Amino acid sequence: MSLQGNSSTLINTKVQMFVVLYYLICITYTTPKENCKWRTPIEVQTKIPDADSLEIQYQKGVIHLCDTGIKNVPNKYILPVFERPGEKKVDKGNIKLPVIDFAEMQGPNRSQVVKSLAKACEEFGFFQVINHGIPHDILHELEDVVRRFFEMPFEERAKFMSTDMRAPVRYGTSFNQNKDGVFCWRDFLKLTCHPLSEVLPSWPSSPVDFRQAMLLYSKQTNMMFQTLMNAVLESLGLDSTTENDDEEDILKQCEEGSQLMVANCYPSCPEPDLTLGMPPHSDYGFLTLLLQGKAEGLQIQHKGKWLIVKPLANSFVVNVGDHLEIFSNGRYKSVLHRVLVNSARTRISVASLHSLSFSTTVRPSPKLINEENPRRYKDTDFASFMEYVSSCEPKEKNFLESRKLTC
Ligand SMILES: O=C(O)CCC(=O)C(=O)O
Ligand SMILES: [Fe+2]
Repeated sequence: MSLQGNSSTLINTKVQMFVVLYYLICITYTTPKENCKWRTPIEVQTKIPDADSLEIQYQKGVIHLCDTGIKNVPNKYILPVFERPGEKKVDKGNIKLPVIDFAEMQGPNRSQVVKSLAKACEEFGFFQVINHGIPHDILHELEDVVRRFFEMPFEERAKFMSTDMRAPVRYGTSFNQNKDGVFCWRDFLKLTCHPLSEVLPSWPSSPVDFRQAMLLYSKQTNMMFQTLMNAVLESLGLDSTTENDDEEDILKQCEEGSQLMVANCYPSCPEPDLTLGMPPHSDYGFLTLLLQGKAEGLQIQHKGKWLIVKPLANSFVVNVGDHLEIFSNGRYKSVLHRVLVNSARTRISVASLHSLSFSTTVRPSPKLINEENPRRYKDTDFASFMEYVSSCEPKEKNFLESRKLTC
């Protein structure tokens, strides 16, 4: 950089001064041994970072960032004031989600449970599932192996980094790191689960028990999804016992459908009020099954307020996705949710997103359309969804909004 007095040099000098100032603040406040409460730092910065090297660092993810010994949230992660969590007092409460007893749903009280399911999907778009029957060992092993995956050195995790949104295995950071202006405080690993025999060899083989644990878990959640979908169809008044009708088809399409597992890691954050683990979004599929462990962080938007979903032991949080909103012609709504981070500990969650296959069109069920309730959504498919998320910064329910018909 030259020191001649034109305006770009002046800007460059200002940038330099800012970087030096930033660096001085970092070294003043950073004691390498006590930065990220989860792990000890592997790398301490020794030279002044310029804007490009900072950008490269952010692309490596937030676990890596914590490992460098930061004590403050860098600007890249600081949300505009009105988007920060906890700005409004009303956003500080908890929500008691409807509880669906999975075992009871398959017993003599099924019709009662199916009614509660309908109410939950209409009024909340979310519910908690208890008595799901997935063995405790499988869940415990899954949580453990996912934690060990995120604890591996950056180079191991980085093998799965890809800018291709369609890659069957993808490690990344933020929401969409290619597009996000402000980054969120999350690293993730996404695993496509279909067709299993084809994708399995590309799943991480380290830690050694990773694949097996993920495989068992994906099979269990897929079975749970099929059973829940059956009940959801019944709750919409679509009886799946009639042969060869649309509902048979949709159940079959679900069986052959897509499943995406997303393991999320939200490291403890020095200034949790300035950023989010995930921005407000809805999920694209029919249903998402979420294992959120013991650490709270998930908030859903309900009646205009952001409310915390308190973790319930041995349960799953399940939510309606955009495709179910479309299929139900708007009777069930995919609800906005976001994730808060905290300064006390790292939070890990695993979401399993289920829908039809990538090539199948999702459209409102013809049986849910009539004169009083005209068709509200255009046909949609994964290709258009992927195109949408690859080409813009996904915000709130923008994709679904783009599928709405103006009737
Ligand atoms: O981590 C959570 O609690 C929510 C994760 C989530 O919303 C997602 O993966 O889509
Ligand atoms: Fe989500």
